[in-house]
Amino acid sequence: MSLLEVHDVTQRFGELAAVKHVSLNVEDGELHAIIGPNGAGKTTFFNMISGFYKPTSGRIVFNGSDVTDLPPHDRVGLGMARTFQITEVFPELSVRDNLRIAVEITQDLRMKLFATRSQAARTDEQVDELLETGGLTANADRHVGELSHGDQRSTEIMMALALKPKLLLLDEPAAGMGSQETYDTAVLIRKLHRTQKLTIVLVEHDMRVIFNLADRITVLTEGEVLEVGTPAEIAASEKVQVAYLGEKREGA
Ligand SMILES: Nc1ncnc2c1ncn2[C@@H]1O[C@H](COP(=O)(O)OP(=O)(O)OP(=O)(O)O)[C@@H](O)[C@H]1O
Repeated sequence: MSLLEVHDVTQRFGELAAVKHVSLNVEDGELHAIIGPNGAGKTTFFNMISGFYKPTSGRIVFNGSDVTDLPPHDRVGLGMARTFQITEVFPELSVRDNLRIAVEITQDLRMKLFATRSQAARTDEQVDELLETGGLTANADRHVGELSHGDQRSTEIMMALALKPKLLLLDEPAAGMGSQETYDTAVLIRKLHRTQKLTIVLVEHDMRVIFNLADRITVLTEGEVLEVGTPAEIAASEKVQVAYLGEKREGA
């Protein structure tokens, strides 16, 4: 059984079919990237996986449960966490406080007036671990809004990780970043994938990130699957070169 099974999903917006009969399997521990030219349907497809859009037809099965009709927060409860193209953090709070909020949500402590001393200690420990893993310890007490774009994205990724997901969905993690920040973000994603054996699905425009990180890649064009394969298979695919990389080269 794959961790994520997408069966023949279609998403219509009125007359337009943004995603047409797309299927995808993501295995436990896999890092699967979704690429494609502008307007290919990547974001729409991603929104169906995370529950922001309900497919017009087709089914989505996560960890053995049919989640097609579940809203995003119920999918989070089953172990799916996502980040957004535009970083979603509380910019006026410190990195530590952002992470604390995420950890407390997971521990279901936000609604309780008092945490016991051992609960508070466990929260502190988890926050420290997340800071360490995300390379954020030195900036722990700074407001997130003051940090570099890359560190803000790391904070957001670590907030998603605080939810202890089985599947992490990353929507263009390198969007709007310079080369060094893109590299740092890719290193963090690789670390989470390799050391924590996290299953990751990511949509990304930056080909360096994709080809360095992905175990397998799905290429979408005009709402349909053009090709699925390893980075080497995708790089060698003539269809992909014409539809996507060819377009990139011309535009470069
Ligand atoms: N909410 C919506 N209502 C109507 N049309 C939409 C909606 N969202 C997306 N579309 C259309 O669906 C198609 C696919 O869009 P989508 O954003 O999924 O592509 P994408 O591959 O993510 O593109 P990009 O790389 O530019 O972000 C486009 O033609 C887009 O205009």
